Amino acid sequence: MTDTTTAPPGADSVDPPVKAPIRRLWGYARHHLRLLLIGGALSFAGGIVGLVQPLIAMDVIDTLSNDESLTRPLVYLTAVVIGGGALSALGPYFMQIAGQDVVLTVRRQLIGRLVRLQVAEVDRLKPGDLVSRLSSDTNLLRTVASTTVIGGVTDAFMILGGIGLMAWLDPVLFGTTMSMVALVTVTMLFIMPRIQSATVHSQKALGDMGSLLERIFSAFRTVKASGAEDHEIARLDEAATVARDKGVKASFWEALAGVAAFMPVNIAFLMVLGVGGARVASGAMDVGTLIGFLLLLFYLMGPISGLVASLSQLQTGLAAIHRIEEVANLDSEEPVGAVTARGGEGPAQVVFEDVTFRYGEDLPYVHHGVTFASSGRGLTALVGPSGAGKTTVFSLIERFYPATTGSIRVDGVDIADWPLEELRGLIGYVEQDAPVLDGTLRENLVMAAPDASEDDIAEVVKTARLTELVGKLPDGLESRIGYRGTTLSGGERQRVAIARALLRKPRLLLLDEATSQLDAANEAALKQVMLDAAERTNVLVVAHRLSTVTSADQIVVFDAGLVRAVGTHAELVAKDDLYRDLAASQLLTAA
Ligand SMILES: Nc1ncnc2c1ncn2[C@@H]1O[C@H](COP(=O)(O)OP(=O)(O)OP(=O)(O)O)[C@@H](O)[C@H]1O
Repeated sequence: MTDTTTAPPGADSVDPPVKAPIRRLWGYARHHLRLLLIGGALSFAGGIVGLVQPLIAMDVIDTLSNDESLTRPLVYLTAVVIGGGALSALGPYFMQIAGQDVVLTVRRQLIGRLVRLQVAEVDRLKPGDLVSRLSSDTNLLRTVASTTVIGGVTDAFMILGGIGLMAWLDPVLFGTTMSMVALVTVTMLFIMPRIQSATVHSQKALGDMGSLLERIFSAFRTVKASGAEDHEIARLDEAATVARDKGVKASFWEALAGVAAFMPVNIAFLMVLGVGGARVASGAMDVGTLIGFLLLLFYLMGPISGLVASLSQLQTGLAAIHRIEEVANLDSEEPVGAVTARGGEGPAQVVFEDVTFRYGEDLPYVHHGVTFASSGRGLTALVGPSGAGKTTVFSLIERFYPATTGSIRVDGVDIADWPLEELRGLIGYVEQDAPVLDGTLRENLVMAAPDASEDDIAEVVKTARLTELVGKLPDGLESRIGYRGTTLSGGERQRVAIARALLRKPRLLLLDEATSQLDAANEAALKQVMLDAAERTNVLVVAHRLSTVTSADQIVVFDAGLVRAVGTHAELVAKDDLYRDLAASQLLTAA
């Protein structure tokens, strides 16, 4: 469900860093803990074996100087070199596998979410930004979920061990060092949230750039025909520059974190030297302890900068989780699989009763109390001026949006009470625009009816007048038809969409502007297809061209979100002014 405290994707404001992402990161990583631990253990073993190597080298030298056989130490040395190398390679490899597995887990969850988002959510989102969240943001988790956590924990243990030793060696120098450790801690508390926030902004800028690119490709021909390339390039360039600037800002904080860790340790080094020197001079401490303390401090520099780097990386991961979680918190629908018509048999009845609806709380009402019924087999045409709310009727029947008030019933049951899968399973829907997806013609036809037989496919190809198209395409049904079906004509796209809807053997067929892009011959043929379908099922068609629906069983005239008249063509010409005007303007009858 929507979390109103979370900024929607694409929104300009970004929430301040929150603690929840750490829990989420753990939630993702814990399923892959075994691999992570194996990887960590192998890396650790590699490190230990690396430490043994100098000892064996010493053994080789001793053996040489004692004039003994070199076989044993050389075998050890070879085993240590090969074993150490293998362990050092396998450790990170296993951790990277765990990292990729974490990314896969997150992507699977996100894909499920994205595809099931409610239509209303997608209306206000930018697809390019969502793509960026799925690809780029999830990728940021890879390192964080693998090497960062293990490395950070190892470094933290080493630092704690070193600090314990320092306290044991000399409490005064320990206190001196701790003042600097406190300084590092406070500085990190200040810097780390800024790294996270800067990374969120940087990732958002990447998302914005993706959105702009997606926007261009979704209307590529229009951009070219409008000569808008330069303008669009400038916008993309600006977005790329913003992404660069935001990236630089994140790098600035990361660099500052490195310095802020390094400097206090160096200062601590000098302070220990000063205070320790004075204590040695006063006899309060021996030189050996001072040297041991200094060596310890020197040794800790590595783990400290390692820990700070891990914490910085962790912030980028948390930023990614922040953006991923924003999507996970959007409203989604109940799962709907690839469904075919089920439920009852025969044509489905549809009743609208006093339905009001608006697309958003801040938007005007589109339906002001729509009432009509389409009671089973036959053809019902929805006509009326542009923007009157005809397409919205279909969106409500499909439950893309919930009606604000009133009731919509299918087969006498309120659609809110239908399992979504079953409701959509009985409907065949031909959208107004872009009804074809990238892929082959066959994939497009069977996407709503994956189990359709070859005979069924052949039948709808014939019914939707696609035989000629299939014949001329190089690979017939297996031919790719391009992004949004760009290799097809507008009429061909619509016929493919109609064939797809018919293949589902729907109990209710919704055709939106189904004949608007057809030539006269095909329009007449499809009018016949509609009438044929109406013999078997309930067909609702939104039509601008009245010629295609004059023989409809009933025509519902919409005007400004209300049904103003219902009747046959002849009845409406006789009784309804608006319909008569529409008919007259399309030369069907004298005004
Ligand atoms: N997703 C949406 N978000 C906000 N408003 C929308 C949305 N879809 C449609 N509208 C608005 O709702 C109103 C009715 O739209 P609808 O598409 O139902 O009209 P229509 O009668 O089918 O028009 P046309 O004949 O031009 O297709 C229009 O004013 C439109 O701007």
